[in-house]
Amino acid sequence: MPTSWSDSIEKAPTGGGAGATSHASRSTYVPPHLRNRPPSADPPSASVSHAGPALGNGLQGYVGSNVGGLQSVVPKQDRIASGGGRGGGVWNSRSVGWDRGREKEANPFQYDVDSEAAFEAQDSTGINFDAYEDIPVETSGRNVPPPVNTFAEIDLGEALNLNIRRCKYVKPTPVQRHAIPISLSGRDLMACAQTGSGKTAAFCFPIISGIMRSNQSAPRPPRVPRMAFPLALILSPTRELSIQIHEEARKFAYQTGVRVVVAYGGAPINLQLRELERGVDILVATPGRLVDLLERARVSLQMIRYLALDEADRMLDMGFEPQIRRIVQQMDMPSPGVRQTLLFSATFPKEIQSLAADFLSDYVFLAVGRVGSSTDLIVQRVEYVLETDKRSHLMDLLHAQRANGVQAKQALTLVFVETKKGADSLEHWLCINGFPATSIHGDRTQQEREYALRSFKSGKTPILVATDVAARGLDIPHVAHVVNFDLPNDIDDYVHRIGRTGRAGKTGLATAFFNENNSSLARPLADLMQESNQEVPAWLARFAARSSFGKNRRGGGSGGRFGGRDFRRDSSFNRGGMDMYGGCSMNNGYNTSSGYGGGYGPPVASAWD
Ligand SMILES: Nc1ncnc2c1ncn2[C@@H]1O[C@H](COP(=O)(O)OP(=O)(O)OP(=O)(O)O)[C@@H](O)[C@H]1O
Repeated sequence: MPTSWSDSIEKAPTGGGAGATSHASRSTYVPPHLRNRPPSADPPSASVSHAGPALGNGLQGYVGSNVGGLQSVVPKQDRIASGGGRGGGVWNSRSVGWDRGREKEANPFQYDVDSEAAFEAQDSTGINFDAYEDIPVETSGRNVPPPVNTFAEIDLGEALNLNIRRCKYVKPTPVQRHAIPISLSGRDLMACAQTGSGKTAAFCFPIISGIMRSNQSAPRPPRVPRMAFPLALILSPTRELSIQIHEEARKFAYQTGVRVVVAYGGAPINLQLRELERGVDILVATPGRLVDLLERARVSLQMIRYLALDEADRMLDMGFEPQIRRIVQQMDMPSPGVRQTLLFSATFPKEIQSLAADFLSDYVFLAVGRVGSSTDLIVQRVEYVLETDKRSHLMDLLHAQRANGVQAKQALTLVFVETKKGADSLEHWLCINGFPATSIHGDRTQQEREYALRSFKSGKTPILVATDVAARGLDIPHVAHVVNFDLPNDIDDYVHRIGRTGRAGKTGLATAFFNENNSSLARPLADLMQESNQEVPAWLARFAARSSFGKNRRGGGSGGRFGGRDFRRDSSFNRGGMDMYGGCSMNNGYNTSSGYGGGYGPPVASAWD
């Protein structure tokens, strides 16, 4: 198993700082398309230490260290002679990106087997992507490239195809079927698809494939010592999500010659600087840490060809927008049209779409399912629970769940609360009542956060109490139940929270505790449940009718989410009419009314009208 975060810090060489040993032996840079040689072509290195496990490709000698929870690989020999990369390197085709003579790439697939085994007995559903087959898809924009049905139809490159097979991805999910050809054609993209439907691969595959294909005619990075020049930047709102995207991207990029590095706050910057100095093609980062690296002149964005924003609506809302504008518009990043920009989320309120247009050029809008809807793989329940009764109600749920669990095991349960203090206190209360719980929120140190997540994932503490820091993007297999102990104020936050279960074609359960304090959410919640084919309790429908009297559903906390789809098709925006964008196409006949819009007072427009 990987060593711990603190272990890696302890073991890390001190004093030298980033790159202190790297100059003398920094290797030369080689374009990624030349890096992906068959293993047999790589001469074995005399200096390799064969400490690590034997890998499928015959490569050995890796030392896995867990930097901030990620299984970052620090090749043993690299501590003696640093493998270089793009940072200050010289263009030369003799070497490779993962300079195979010196620096070996660890097998990112090796830990999957262990973690899966622990849950095998509990997992009865398996991956069932057929569940997504009937999902309606809308695309709009000029000349939208057609979707594909299989990975074989897309020329992603042999090494990447092999990794897709290693990931056991048999066929692309709907968002992948559409988004990958669009991205491969070079178009900018704003993509909205349900939680757990495979958006990470949808933006990673084209980026990795594009970098693999790049040839020597591509512009060379300037020679600036100790400065990294990534070709792709993937930004995400939370540290844990960046770590996860990095882990995923490393699997997809294994043995492609494309090097992926992560940088996020709360973890020692020196270790991240050292990784960057070894060379970086794809940088996965949180905005704050990236700004720090840019200010220290350790990263330049001038070579960026791909910019991806995961959870793009969150990245462009009030909290992050200034930082994103700074990174994208005020540093040295190529402008829209020169770089390719990919925006992904499960929710895309109209006003955020409008903001996002500043970052895009002639983009395709893709919606898989209704914008901001949740998948009907998640069974949603809402229960009326007074504030004072919430704890005992939760206890009842957990007892029942334990009784029904396999071998009396507690199923993984994620409990969302509103405040950090509330998270600490509920965790404590659960523990003293015999329920192994941990918590994750912004007041915990990064080490504590990562430890909590690992402990939850492994089933050691099968209850995780969380604030919204865990609401978006986290792909934790086997989460059976999400409890909204405190409901959020915004329906989009609810969509992301419940999306931590019912992922990758599996089913899940989401229970919400509702009371008078949540009245403003009644209508959007009832609407969302109805459109996801969930049973709406009569009392909630009454709340919804009361709270929305005189308003249409767009007035809810979602900030216009239900106005969804491509905001360019809104008459107020689209002065030139539909032709400006070349029209739109809709699949699966989803423009039928399907009962949506009835039931809670004044008729409302479907997102697809
Ligand atoms: N084609 C595929 N076949 C099988 N599994 C897949 C495929 N694509 C993705 N997955 C798996 O589905 C799960 C969910 O994917 P991912 O985390 O990318 O979802 P997402 O759409 O980004 O969700 P969220 O909106 O919550 O961020 C992951 O475990 C991923 O490995």
